[in-house]
Amino acid sequence: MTGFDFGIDRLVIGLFTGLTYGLLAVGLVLVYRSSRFVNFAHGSIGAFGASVLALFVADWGLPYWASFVVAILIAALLSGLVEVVVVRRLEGRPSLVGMIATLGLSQLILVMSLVINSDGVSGFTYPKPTLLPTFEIQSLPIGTPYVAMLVLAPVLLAGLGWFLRHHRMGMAIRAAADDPDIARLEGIPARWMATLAWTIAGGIAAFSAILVTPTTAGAGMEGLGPDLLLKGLAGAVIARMSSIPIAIAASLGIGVIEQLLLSNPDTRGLVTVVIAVIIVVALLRQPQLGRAGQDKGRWRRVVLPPLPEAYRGVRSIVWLPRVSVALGIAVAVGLAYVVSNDTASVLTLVAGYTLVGLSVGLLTGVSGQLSLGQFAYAGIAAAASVHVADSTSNFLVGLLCGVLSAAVASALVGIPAMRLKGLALAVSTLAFALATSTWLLRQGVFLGDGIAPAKPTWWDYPLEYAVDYYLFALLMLCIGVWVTNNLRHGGFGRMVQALRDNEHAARAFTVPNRMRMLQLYAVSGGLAGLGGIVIGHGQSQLTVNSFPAAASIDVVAVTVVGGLTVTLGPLIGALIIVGLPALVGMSTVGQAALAVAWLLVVIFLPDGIGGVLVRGRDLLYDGLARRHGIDPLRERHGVVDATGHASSPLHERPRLEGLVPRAPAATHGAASILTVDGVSRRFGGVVAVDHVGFEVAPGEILGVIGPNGAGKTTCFEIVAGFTRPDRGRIVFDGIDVTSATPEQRAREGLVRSFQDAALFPTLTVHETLMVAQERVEPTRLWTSALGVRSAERDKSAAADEVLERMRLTHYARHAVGELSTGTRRVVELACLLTLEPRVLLLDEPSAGIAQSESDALGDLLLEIREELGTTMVVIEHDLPLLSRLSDRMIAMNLGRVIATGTPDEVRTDPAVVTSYLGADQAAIHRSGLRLAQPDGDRGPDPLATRIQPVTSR
Ligand SMILES: Nc1ncnc2c1ncn2[C@@H]1O[C@H](COP(=O)(O)OP(=O)(O)OP(=O)(O)O)[C@@H](O)[C@H]1O
Repeated sequence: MTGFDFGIDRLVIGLFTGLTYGLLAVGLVLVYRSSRFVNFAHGSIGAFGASVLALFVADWGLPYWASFVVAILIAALLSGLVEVVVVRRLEGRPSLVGMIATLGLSQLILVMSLVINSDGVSGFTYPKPTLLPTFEIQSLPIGTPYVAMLVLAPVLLAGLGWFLRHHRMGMAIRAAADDPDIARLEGIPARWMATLAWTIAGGIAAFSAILVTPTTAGAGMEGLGPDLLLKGLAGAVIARMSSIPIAIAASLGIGVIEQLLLSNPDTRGLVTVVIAVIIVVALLRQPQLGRAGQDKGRWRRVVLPPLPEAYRGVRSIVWLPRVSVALGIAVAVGLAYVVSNDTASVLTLVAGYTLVGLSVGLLTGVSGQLSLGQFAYAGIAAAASVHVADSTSNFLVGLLCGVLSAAVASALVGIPAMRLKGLALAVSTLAFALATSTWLLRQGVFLGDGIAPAKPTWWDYPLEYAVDYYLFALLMLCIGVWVTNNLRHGGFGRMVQALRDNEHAARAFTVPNRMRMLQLYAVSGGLAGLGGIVIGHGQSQLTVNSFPAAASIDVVAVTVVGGLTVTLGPLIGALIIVGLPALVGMSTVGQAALAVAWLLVVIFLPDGIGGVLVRGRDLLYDGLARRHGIDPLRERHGVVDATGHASSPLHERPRLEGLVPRAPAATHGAASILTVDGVSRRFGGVVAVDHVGFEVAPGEILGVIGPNGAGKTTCFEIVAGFTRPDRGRIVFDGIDVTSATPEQRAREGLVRSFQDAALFPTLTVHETLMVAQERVEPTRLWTSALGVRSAERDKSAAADEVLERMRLTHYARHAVGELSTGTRRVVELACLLTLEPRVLLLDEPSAGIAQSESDALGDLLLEIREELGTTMVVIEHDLPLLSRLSDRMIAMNLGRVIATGTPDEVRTDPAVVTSYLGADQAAIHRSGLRLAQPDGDRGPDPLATRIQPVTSR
């Protein structure tokens, strides 16, 4: 191969670096499997171990190998301690919070390392392993650190592999990582196994750092920089965050590929790009990884619920926020006239970070997805803006092009991650951030070796001085905050939050998930781009160093510390994390204090500092309201008196007439409005649905029964479009909809409910009803961004009306997650009616509700058919209820339709009875049940009660 110079010396270096990446990958995998997040403190823990060794050997003169073992043990203990003291406290919170905590920890541990290794022993002065031979390969000296790594690392990894596979404790670690609940049932202390996994990972990190530090010429102790992190993650992702041997093999390959690329001057800069491509390809080949990384932690509400209506009558509550905003802006503008240019530069940087942080707040706060690459978009926007402003001599055109280019880049990067979510977006955006800063921005069309940005002008007055430019930054910040606030509190934010809470339910409500995600990526990219433009044009020389990949990680911390749930959170975070150290100059102690404060905020203040301020504001408003005779508890939570509405809304006879237009009968003249034609679906070896076919006539109610696992829900999933059939067709009102998405089907009027009726736990009932109106009036991004309120007002009024008619008004301000199952089911029904369905697919509508409610539910469903003409297919285990509802019934077992006919015919069908009881005739006999006799003597109806599936033993 021309240009590549690859000899045995490069191979040795490749294997050495590959082994270090492999050790890193193993540490990341161990922690990820136990705690489900990427540990950013992994590198710092290694650096800490390396500092301890430097202290023992260089300062105290202790023997190398004894110190080696003890230093590794100390780092391992520190890592275990981190799990016990920090990680455990975050249980049940989104895994993102764990990552952020380890970012703070990383800073703290690094500061501790610097204190221990106060002489700064590193690079070639760092102690090397003793008692080992050295030699040369093709004039490359192979020192003792290389020998130790190449000899000891395989031994360590083989030992670890044996331990995890064959030792009781190792097996317990794996069992606890796979499923902590099952492990606990088997008597394994799952929590302590996680601690053990962290401890081992910490030891591995120290082992690697101690042997790598003497080979890195002059490099200081550093934590897990994004570059090294990415290389470790590449191996870990290829190994699906689970297989240790694959992680090592992949890392060795990456080490060798890296050396190969470095050996050719033409490809030297492409290392990160190649690794980024490897990562994205690896991710796309394993969508289950993305899903595994999806956050199961408890989400918090994205925006605090709007102020109660009654508060709007209190003048001080109406004026206070307006006055505060005006005062805040006045002070910020006033600063320009009193601060020095240096301070103004820092404030500009704070504004830039805040804008990038707003994009994180939108992406991570509202949609729950972590991006570690927002500064890449900032860099792209700054470069585009500077070039376009230069060539057109128009700053505004440059600015708009910059924002647009960042929006496009962000949407493009989001596309592959869209299917995967969870860890996938974090990893691919980190890869993109590094590829951008090490290669893309270095290209001549972007920043090359550096460009001089033009300054904006204000009526011909160029904003050259930092104090003047700061005013421009402030203006951009105000625009960014305004738009973000509109998006978060308007229809767009509500929809994205619904997608985050429950994507399937949102899609069943016609929310097009992909299009909305794409819009979200674009908007957040655009905001980050605006931040980049503010930072970029503020500098005299713009280089790639202006947008380091590490800043993308810092800005996440900025946003979390400030508060993900508060629009202005990033401003608070940026003032503390970016502004404060730059303005007052931080000593080591100061940095440590800041890192500790950061950790404390992440652990103890789930809504960040902004959340505390908002709670303070709410207390103040409540106090003001009380002085006007308003009861805050009642207004905020809709608490009613004992005689009020404690009973189920089902008992209060909802009013349906004229609620929505009556569903037309089949518009294509067909006798059936829904045809399921020979549909089959298998999952691995299980045939869930096997050649199922049935028809539903307009206005009919078709009941579906069958024991657990019969394939009823899978059949519904196929009809509603959530699962693709392997074979067969779905025809809705004469049109083949087999390849239509769930949201397209719902838009046509084929609407489903879910067995758990989970809806959107963090939205209020009123907001949920507004999401359901997406079918009739889809939210537009632009009107939402510009805060146009007319559509929102209409939706709100319509939601109020539906709530009133369904007797749900008293729950309007309750979060859906707080409701009883029965009430949640009524809310779900209210939403489904809002969608104006023609065919309703109801999956166990009576599950989890009391018997008395179940009767009322039956009345309601019949009334819906009566008043609105809705066709229904109902899966139900409550046979009396279903018999009352259904015109016809089908029974399923083992994926097949085994009986069809009137309710009476089906529930006395011998095959149906046997399917519920198992095929054991003796069991049927023993149970005293009798099947329908030819002479009509039915005996006690075997299925006349709520069916509890019986397993034959
Ligand atoms: N996504 C999936 N992956 C693997 N197997 C699945 C999947 N979905 C369903 N199955 C299997 O298909 C079979 C049918 O399940 P399904 O949920 O459709 O039954 P059901 O009749 O709705 O049962 P239930 O009354 O308990 O809801 C079961 O054996 C189930 O384990």
